[in-house]
Order: sequence, then structure tokens, then C-alpha cells
Amino acid sequence: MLKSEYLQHVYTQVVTRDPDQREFHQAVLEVLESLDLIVDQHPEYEKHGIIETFVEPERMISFRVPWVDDNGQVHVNRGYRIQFSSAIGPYKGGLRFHPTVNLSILKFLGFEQILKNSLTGLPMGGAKGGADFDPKGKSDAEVMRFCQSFMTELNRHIGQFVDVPAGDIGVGGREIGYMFGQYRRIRGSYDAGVLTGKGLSFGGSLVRTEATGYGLCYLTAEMLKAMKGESFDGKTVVISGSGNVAIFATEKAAQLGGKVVALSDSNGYIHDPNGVNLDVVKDIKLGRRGRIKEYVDAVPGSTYTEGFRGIWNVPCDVALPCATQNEIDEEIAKTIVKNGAIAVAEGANMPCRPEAIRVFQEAGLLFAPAKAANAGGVATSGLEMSQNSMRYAWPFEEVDRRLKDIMTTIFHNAYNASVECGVPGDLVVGANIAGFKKVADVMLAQGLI
Ligand SMILES: NC(=O)C1=CN([C@@H]2O[C@H](COP(=O)(O)OP(=O)(O)OC[C@H]3O[C@@H](n4cnc5c(N)ncnc54)[C@H](O)[C@@H]3O)[C@@H](O)[C@H]2O)C=CC1
Ligand SMILES: O=C(O)CCC(=O)C(=O)O
Repeated sequence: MLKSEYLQHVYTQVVTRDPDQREFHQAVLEVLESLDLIVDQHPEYEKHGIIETFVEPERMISFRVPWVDDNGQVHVNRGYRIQFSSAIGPYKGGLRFHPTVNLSILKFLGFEQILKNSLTGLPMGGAKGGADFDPKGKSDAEVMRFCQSFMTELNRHIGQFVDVPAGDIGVGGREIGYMFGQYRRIRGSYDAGVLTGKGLSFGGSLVRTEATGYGLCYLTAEMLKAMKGESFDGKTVVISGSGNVAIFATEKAAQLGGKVVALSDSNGYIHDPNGVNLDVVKDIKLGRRGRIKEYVDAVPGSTYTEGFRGIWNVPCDVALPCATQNEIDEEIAKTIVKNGAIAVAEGANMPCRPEAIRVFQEAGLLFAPAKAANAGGVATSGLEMSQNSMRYAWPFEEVDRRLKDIMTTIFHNAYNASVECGVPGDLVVGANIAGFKKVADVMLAQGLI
């Protein structure tokens, strides 16, 4: 129950309108609980209907995506783009191709994206999209035909000043390349800034591939230093997932002196007490698109266990969930605390359930929420857009330095906002308030609608 009647009314309306959208309710409630601490000092939010406007997407697009498999069989998937907010810039956010994709998941992701993008300090609104298509087990030609069909519809809704999609689960460099090619063919113009995460030879930015994982570690390192006088050096790290975010978080955590001992995929997890060999993981996941269990064939002394949640039984100092939403529940959180962790930072979007976050905070662990901790990906997408506008490409070190500065600033802005709200160190509240205030002020400045 929220203290503010106004916020409770907004939340009730959200639930009543779409009773089945549980992930969306969860994301909205977390933000409203933070706003509950400040809404009394801002009567203008209620007077101008800012919060009920903020929780309703500006536009939701849904379309069919027909495609033909290698045997000539026709399949029809459903595609979406949720254009949630364009208050501070063009809609911006990833595309997810996964069989679980539905409106609830995409609305929660699009909603979080507004606040995350605001935290980066760059002029980007919030969006998310995707399809209930499963790229797993499909040939390159099938993925290409799917991406072309998806873009045949999506192209009319996007553009460098309108909406700029990028990757997410199931959408990486290969898929962005196929979609960019189709956009260019249909539109007949080389609008490089229409997608981010592109190949380096057609407008992509150095560091975008690494950015979410690297940024997660930069923010975690700053949090460890500022709040505990600690660093990654000598720490044992467990990272769930083994996709884009997990792989490059592993790389950066190791560069900063940490030892990553476990990784997972949706089937199970590997444990390597000597520290995972990332070349082997990259070969399996990025080279062959294989399963994480293949790791044990290449690395003696490592083990594989079925069931992806079991990874959290492996003791660690720093936990970085980088797979998918709602992976860590209350019981798992208690195990992580019992095993002696000092910090948890979310690389995936909303990987921890609210009860789990409460367990971490009550036990005094440092906790960095996704909208701050994984903002490095979209921040670097913003830097890709800047380079596309300039028709220029910065060197790796330049983009990496800007990414590190952005992540450090996000940590301090969230921390300072938590202090101002009277809950010092609660980065959930800090990130929500710091992200929200900027968007709300712009909505007021630009007038309603
Ligand atoms: N790619 C990016 O730049 C960004 C991604 N994220 C988030 O990071 C998370 C991971 O995304 P990526 O690494 O890009 O995707 P990916 O497609 O490269 O990898 C996804 C990983 O999660 C695992 N996974 C998927 N569903 C799972 C399930 N139900 N149970 C256990 N594991 C599962 C997969 O096996 C794979 O290892 C997602 O929550 C995504 O929204 C957040 C910010 C930016
Ligand atoms: O780079 C982007 O635009 C999107 C990144 C993303 O999907 C996310 O931050 O969850």
C-alpha cells in the first residue's frame, strides 16, 4: 500500500487496466514506492497529471511477422514496439527476440528504459520492442528472413529523430546487420543513426559490444570504492547468463582483479574454481552459438550442473545477475547473503524480485539496480548516435573513457539523490528519483500531451 493516495490511485489504475501484466506492475510499483518519498513536496505532479501520464506508453505498435524456414514452411510471429516516452529525446531502447516476449515484458522494459536513459545524461527517450521469435536453433538464413520481415513493418515507425532501436536478448550484431540492410533497401537512404549496435564498418561504435558488461563493472567498482572502500581486486565473482552482458562483465571484472568462478545459460551453470577461461566461453557462445555445458569438455577441473538458478549456491563476494528478469527470489537472495556476498549489481533488467532486494538491503549488502548499473549499453548507443551525426568514429579509448565517466556520474547522482531523500545508500530510490525528476520537469516544461 502506498502512502500517497494519488500514487495509490495511479497504481490501481495501472493494475485494473491491464490485470495480466505482472512484470509491468512490478516495475511501476517499485518506482511509485520511491516517488512516495517525495510526492508530497511536488504538488505539481498531481496537479498536472504527470505520474498517470508517465506510466502509460505514448504509443504501442503490434504487427505480424511472417517468414519462411529453410524447408519452405511459413511461420507467423508477433512483433511489437512500445514507444513509451519521447519527452527528453527520440524513443530509444533494444529489441528482444525470445519466445517469452509479450506486452507485459516489453512495457516493463520500456518503462525502465525511460529512467535509465534519463540517468545517462544523454537526450534519449524510452522504448522497447521485439518479437516472440526464438533465434535458438535457427540457421543464419532463417534469422535473416525473420529480421527482414520484422523490419519491413518496423521501418515506417523509426528514424534517427523518431525512434532508434538496438539489441537485447536474442538480438546482437548479426540481427542488427540484417535489419539495417533491410531498412536501407526499403528507405533508399543511408540513415546510419536509425539503429545502434551496428557493425564497425557501417556506422557502429567501438565499445558498444562490450559496453553493458564493462559499464556494469565500472559502476560496481565505484560503488565498492565509495561506499565500502573496497575494489574488485581479489574478489570472487559469480555472473549469471553467458550472453553479451555476462561475457563482457566477466572480461572487465577479471581486468579489475576479480575472479569470475561461475556462468550460466537457461539450461544450467558451470563452476570453475580457477576462474573461468573467457576465450573458451567466447568460442562456445559467440563463435559456435553453443551451450555453456560444452565448457567442461574444454577445461579440466570445471563442473556443469543442470538448472540455471543453482548458480547462486556458489559462494561469492560480488554477484552480478546478467541473464533475465526475476531470476533471484527471496530464497536465493538469502543464500547469497548467507554465503558472505558484499555487493549485488544488476546487469540484466530487473533480475531481482522486490523481496530479494529487501533481503540484500536489510542485510547491509551494497545493491545497484539495473537502471543505473546496466545503463552503459544504452549510453554507448547514445555515443554511437553522436558519432553517426558527426560522421566520425572515436577510438576505443575515447569511447571507453566516456563510458566510465558516465557510469561514475550515474552512481554519484543516484547516491546523492538517495541522501536527499533521507535514505542514504538506497540506490533503488536514488536511481528512480534522479531519473524521474528530469523527465517530469521536461514534461511540465513542454506542456501536457
Ligand atoms: N545487450 C545489452 O546491451 C543490454 C542488455 N540488458 C539486459 O541484460 C540481460 C541479458 O541480455 P544480453 O546479454 O544482451 O542477451 P543475450 O541474448 O546475449 O544473452 C542472454 C543470456 O541470458 C540467458 N537466458 C535467457 N533467458 C534465460 C532464462 N529464462 N533463464 C536463464 N538464463 C536465460 C541466455 O542463456 C544468455 O546467456 C537482459 O535482461 C537484457 O535486457 C540490459 C542492458 C543492455
Ligand atoms: O542500446 C540500446 O538502445 C538499448 C539497450 C537496452 O535495451 C537496455 O538498456 O536494456
